[in-house]
Amino acid sequence: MNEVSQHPGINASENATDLVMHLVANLTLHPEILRFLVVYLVTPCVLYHSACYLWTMKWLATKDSLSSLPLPDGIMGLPIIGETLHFLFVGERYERRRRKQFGNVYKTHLFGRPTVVLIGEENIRPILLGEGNLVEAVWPETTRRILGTNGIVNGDKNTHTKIKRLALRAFSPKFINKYSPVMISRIESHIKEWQSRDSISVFEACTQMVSKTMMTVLLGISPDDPDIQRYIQAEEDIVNSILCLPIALPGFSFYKGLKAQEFIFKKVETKLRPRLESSVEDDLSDEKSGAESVMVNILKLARAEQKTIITLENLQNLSLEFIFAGSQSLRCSSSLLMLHLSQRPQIIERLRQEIREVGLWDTPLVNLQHENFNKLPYLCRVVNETMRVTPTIPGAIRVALKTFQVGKYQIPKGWQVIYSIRFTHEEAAGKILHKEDKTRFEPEKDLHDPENEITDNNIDGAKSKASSFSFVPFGKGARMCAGKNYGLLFLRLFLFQLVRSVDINLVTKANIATSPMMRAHKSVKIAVKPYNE
Ligand code: HEM
Repeated sequence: MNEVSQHPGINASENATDLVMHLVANLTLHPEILRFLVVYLVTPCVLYHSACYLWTMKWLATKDSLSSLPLPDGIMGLPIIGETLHFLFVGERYERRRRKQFGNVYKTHLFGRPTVVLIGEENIRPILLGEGNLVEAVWPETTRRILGTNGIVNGDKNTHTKIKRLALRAFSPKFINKYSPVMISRIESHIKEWQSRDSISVFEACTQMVSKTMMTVLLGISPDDPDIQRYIQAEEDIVNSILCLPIALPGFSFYKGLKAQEFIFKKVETKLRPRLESSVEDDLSDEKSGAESVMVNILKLARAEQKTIITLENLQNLSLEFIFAGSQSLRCSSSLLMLHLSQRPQIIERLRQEIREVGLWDTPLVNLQHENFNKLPYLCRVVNETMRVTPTIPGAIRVALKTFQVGKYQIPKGWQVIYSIRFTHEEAAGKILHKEDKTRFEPEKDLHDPENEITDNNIDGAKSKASSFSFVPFGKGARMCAGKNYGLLFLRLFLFQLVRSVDINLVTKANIATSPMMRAHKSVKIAVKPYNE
């Protein structure tokens, strides 16, 4: 089919012209009524559809003429804003509709750029393996201003490689057990506190648990710090300011984000400047190496490599990225884990049975290491299943560095590419995943993928090349989640302690918010009561 004739804007403007002709030819209306109709109805209609037509033509003209392949089917939406408002406000339903209309590769216009959305293992593979060659991660200007350009997310290629490598090492299996005592004590104290209430608002409760843990593990800030709620609010403000209008005036999200950034940067500086200014010898001779915050470990790892120079700005940017990318993802995933389990007592029973069978039931949480989870495959699968059915981050954005082919289509240089995690999981499962249908949560399935284990990950994504792309809650390749090991360990420890100590029951509807991230809706409440064997 010809691309121009497919566009509804074009069809609609032809229809509008037909309508005018028809009215003029067949109706004898009072001239005043006719004038009214032409001025207030027909003219705006024709102008609107002409604008949509020109907008579509503008983007069709950016097709790479050196490639014989067509652009994907799709709708470019309204002039200037494209389909951004649909994407932000209609969210998942909008994406589902477009997928039904146009399939697993379709074009649209989002966040100021012509965009191709990709779904399915085969279509997303070239994107995840093509970082720096076919595509690069580019974030909106607001994100660059808030997170800075000297860390993993917005740094140039060299900065990304340098800082990401250090971050991956600081979360490697060798280091990760050093953070678990803090995770464990936060998890235990929160689960204990939840039992004293009739019910908890699950997302709010998980926010407190995850954020307080994160502040201590990442930055060494005590959960009893009088400013702790300010940190949590700062996290919220940063997350809300990432994709917003760049208006730096009081009351606007972007302004709040800048203030939150200032607050966190100052704290990081207070914590890390003495370390940066201490001599390398002092630092490396520190016996407590590894028992410290992630940021201090990253600084030490850089110094140990001698030729790697890391600045305060790198560390400040990285802290914010961990807060933005890590804290929010983990709050959402923890809330979804609780939500799924609160409706499935039989899964809780099976988890208990597994823990008893391997002799870990009476093991104090404090003695638990990440290696213990090798003996608990069902528990690990429940965590995986939560991320498969309800992936917290529904997709990620890239920009094409050159024109390339996906399926039978071309993706022109400069176009934005979104790979969908949510719909890739759904495609692999062959069904709608997160509806409140109890049969959809199937931890019995083995999603075993070595990359979704607590392992060393290298920055070039070499391992990814051989692995599957049908289960990608953490992404894959060079841009794979830097905190994957932290995320997995936290969720496993949380689940372990939850089923050992309490019964959980849903007391409201099981609503799931899907945009911009998937999480238990703020209205969801769960009753947490002591488990009596
Ligand atoms: C269950 C929890 C988590 C999930 C589901 C998750 C998922 C993801 C996904 C899908 C990406 C984007 C990959 C892409 O662009 O292709 C990502 C990136 C990232 N995540 Fe996570 N994440 C989680 C936890 C964490 C934690 C705890 C941290 C840090 C402590 C973290 C730090 C990061 C960073 C820094 C990036 C950017 C990586 C890059 O651009 O190279 N994440 N994560």
